Amino acid sequence: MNGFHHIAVIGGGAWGTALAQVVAKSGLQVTLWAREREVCEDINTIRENRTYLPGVALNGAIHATNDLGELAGADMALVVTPAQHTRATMEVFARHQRDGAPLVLCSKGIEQGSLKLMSEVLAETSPGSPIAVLSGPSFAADVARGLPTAVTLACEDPDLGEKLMAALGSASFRPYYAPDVVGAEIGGSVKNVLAIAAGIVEGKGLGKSAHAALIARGFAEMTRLAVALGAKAETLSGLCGLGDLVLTCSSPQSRNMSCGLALGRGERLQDILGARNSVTEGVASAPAVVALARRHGVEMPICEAVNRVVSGKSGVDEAIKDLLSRPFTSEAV
Ligand SMILES: NC(=O)c1ccc[n+]([C@@H]2O[C@H](COP(=O)([O-])OP(=O)(O)OC[C@H]3O[C@@H](n4cnc5c(N)ncnc54)[C@H](O)[C@@H]3O)[C@@H](O)[C@H]2O)c1
Ligand SMILES: O=P(O)(O)OC[C@H](O)CO
Repeated sequence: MNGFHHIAVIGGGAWGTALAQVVAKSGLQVTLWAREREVCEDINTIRENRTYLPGVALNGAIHATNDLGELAGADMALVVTPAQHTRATMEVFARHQRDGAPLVLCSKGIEQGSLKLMSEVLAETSPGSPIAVLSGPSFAADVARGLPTAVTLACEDPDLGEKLMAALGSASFRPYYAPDVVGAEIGGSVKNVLAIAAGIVEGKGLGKSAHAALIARGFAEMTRLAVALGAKAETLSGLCGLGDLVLTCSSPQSRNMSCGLALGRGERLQDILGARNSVTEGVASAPAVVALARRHGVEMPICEAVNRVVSGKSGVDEAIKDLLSRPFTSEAV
């Protein structure tokens, strides 16, 4: 027995809903907090999240609530709020959280302004709670439908990591343990920014060779930043780094890649974002990734270019021209 019976899921978007489905299928009690009343009503009555995960039949054991207080007895909480809303949500949750109950961070992003990783935000809002990170190539719709998926479960304490994997894992949802929380977080945050660039490459018709070059050079950027922050390079070679980078840069099912695709085809960012109710984390994380890289003296030219485009400081064509006119250099990370 791993001691986890009641799991809280904080965030009723596509990913929180998919993870609630995973937990419910394993026979554990799951309470899902969603911000929108209509999402809770839909999940509890028609067993579908029509707002964020339409078309997927949900397990009848998922109980959705609008009240963070209903999560009070949970043995573990999965944190699945968009990165820029995590602090505010978790400050309220902390008033109800069971002492010592671990938090599993499932969001991917860096806080603007403070430049803090989400694990640092959670350490401030829930001091003393053990923190793990679940990250990897995983589209919510695939996971919610039970398609095979593998993710990194990063946690400094290997015993806790093992218990979390036993509680959350199944034949179709396969966590792999890593001790490196920072590496897992940087992988998930930076791949979103790079996926916008990959979408631009596709939208501008720059070809598959450019696409592959972008993934390889983007991976070097991601690894450089992670190592500068104390992570192990090998973590980035895993599911939470390279694995997620390949998925997110290769499929327009990704919100970040599809945002880049539309930018590459000439659409305006505000129109692209205005037409969706889902989160495009790379847009919010780009300025934080770039600022963090500058603080640590790390070169991230692709992320810098994406940041200039999403902040309106340069057009897509100018950003591409700038990148292609950089001096030739060594390939070493
Ligand atoms: N969707 C996926 O396939 C997937 C997979 C892995 C990780 N993630 C990560 O999970 C996190 C959540 O993404 P998602 O896809 O579940 O979201 P989503 O795009 O499906 O839904 C948007 C979410 O944002 C919430 N929201 C909007 N404004 C808010 C506010 N002011 N305060 C609090 N919450 C607010 C909504 O309630 C909703 O839960 C992101 O960090 C994302 O990168 C998503
Ligand atoms: O749709 P995206 O771009 O937010 O990507 C979703 C997941 O992070 C893929 O692993």
